[in-house]
Amino acid sequence: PLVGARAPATGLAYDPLMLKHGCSCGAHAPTHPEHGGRLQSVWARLCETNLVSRTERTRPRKATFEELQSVHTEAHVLMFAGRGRDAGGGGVAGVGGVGGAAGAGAGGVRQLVRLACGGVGVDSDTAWSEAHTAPAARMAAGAVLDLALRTARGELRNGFAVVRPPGHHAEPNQAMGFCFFNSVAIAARTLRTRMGLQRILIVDWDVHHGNGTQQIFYEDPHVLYVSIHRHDEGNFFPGTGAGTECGAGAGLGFNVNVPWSAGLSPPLGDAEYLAAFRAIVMPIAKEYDPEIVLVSCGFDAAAGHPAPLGGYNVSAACFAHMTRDLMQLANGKVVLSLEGGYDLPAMCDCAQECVRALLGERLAAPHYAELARKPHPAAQEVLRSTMAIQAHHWPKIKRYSELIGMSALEAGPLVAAARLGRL
Ligand SMILES: O=C(c1ccc(C(O)(O)C(F)(F)F)s1)N1CCn2c(-c3ccccc3)cnc2C1
Ligand SMILES: [Zn+2]
Ligand SMILES: [Zn+2]
Repeated sequence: PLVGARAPATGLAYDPLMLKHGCSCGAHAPTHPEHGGRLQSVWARLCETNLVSRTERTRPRKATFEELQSVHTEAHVLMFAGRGRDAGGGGVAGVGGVGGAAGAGAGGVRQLVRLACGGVGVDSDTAWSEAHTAPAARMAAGAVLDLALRTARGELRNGFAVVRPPGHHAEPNQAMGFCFFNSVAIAARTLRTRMGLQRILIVDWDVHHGNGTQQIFYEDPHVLYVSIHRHDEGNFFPGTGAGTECGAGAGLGFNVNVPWSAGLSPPLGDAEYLAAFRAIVMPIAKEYDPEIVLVSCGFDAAAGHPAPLGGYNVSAACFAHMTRDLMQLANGKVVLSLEGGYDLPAMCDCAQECVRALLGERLAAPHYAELARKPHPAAQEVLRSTMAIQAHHWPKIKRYSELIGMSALEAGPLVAAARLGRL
C-alpha cells in the first residue's frame, strides 16, 4: 500500500567540519569572538534539549565552486575556496609580511595581513586558516543551500542552519567581518536560478547590517532584503544600512533598513523589536507575499552582548516570536541561518527557542514588562522615519503608523484592524 506522506519535518543542518575554522594563534574570545566554541555550544544545547531528536538532521555538503560563483566573483571563490582536493587550484599561496600581498592564487593578488595575535587574516578581524577556513565556509554555504532547496520543494517544513563562519558581510569580491561566502545570498540566488522562485524575502535580525546581502540584491526585485540593525548614524559596524538605502533600478523599494540610532541610551529590547516587526517588517512582508523566507539569524542583539558586539537586550522569547511571525508567510517555508552571536548562554537560549518555534511548539511569552512598555522615543522616531521612507514603495504600511507609539499589549488587538484599513 502507498505509505502516506509524512508531514515534512523541521530540518537541522550542522557538521563538525565547521568547528575547525579559526585563527592559527588558537585563541578564542576575546581575541577572536567568532570561534568554534559558539557552534559547539549551540549544537550541544540542541542535543541536550532533545530538539535534535525531534528534527530531521540533514547531511550538509560543501557548496560547489559553481554555487559559490552564483554570488561571488571567480577570483574570490578561487582565493577562498581553498586548494582542497576538490578545488580547481587557486587559493591563498602564503602570506607576505604585514600588509604584504598574499601569493597570487589563480584568483589574483589578495592582501592578507599579519594579525596582532600572530595569526593571519583578510582584515584585522577576519582570521584565516589555510587548512580549515575554506572547507568550513563552503560547508556553511552548502548547509544553508540544502535546507533552502529542500524547504522550497516541500521536503522539509522549515529549517535551522547551525553554521559558521557567518556570511552576511561577505560581498561578491570581498571577505570581511568574519565572513567569507554569503551563505544566505547563495541560497537565495540558487532558489531563483534552480527553482525559478519569483519572490524571496531575506530578513536579517543580526544586530549588524548585512552589507554584503544588501549589495548583492540591491537591484533585484525578486529578493526583498529587510534588515533591523544597530546603525548609530553609521558609527556602528559595518556602518552601512541607512534608512534611505532603498534599492536601485528594478530593485528600488526592495531593500528595507530599520537603522536603530541613539547608541545604548537606553539599550533596545523586545518592545522595540516587536514594534518594528508589527509596524514595518510584517506589513511589508505580507504585501510582498514571498514564496520562501530566509533569515540571517544573528543572536548578537540578545541580552548579554557587550557594546562593541551588540549591547541590546532582546530576549530569546522575542526571537521565537519573530520566527513565528515569519511562519505566517510563504506557507511556513522559513529557513533560519546562524550569523553572529557571541555570548554562549544567550546564543543557546535563542537557538533553542527559535527551533521550538519552527517545531510549532507553544512559545514562552516575552517578559510582561517588555510587552507593556512603549518603544523608546528614539526608536519610535526611527520607525516613523523608516515608514515615511518606505511608504513611497509600500503605501499600505501607513495604516500601521499609529501602532508605532504603542506597547505590544495595546497594539496587539489593533493589528488586524490596521491590516483591514479600519484603524
Ligand atoms: O563587530 C564586528 C563584527 C564582524 C562581524 C559581525 C557579525 O555581524 O556578527 C557576523 F558577521 F559575525 F555575523 S560583528 N567587527 C569585527 C570585530 N570587531 C571587534 C572585535 C571585538 C573583539 C575582538 C576582535 C574584534 C570590535 N568591533 C568589531 C567590528
Ligand atoms: Zn589569532
Ligand atoms: Zn552581528
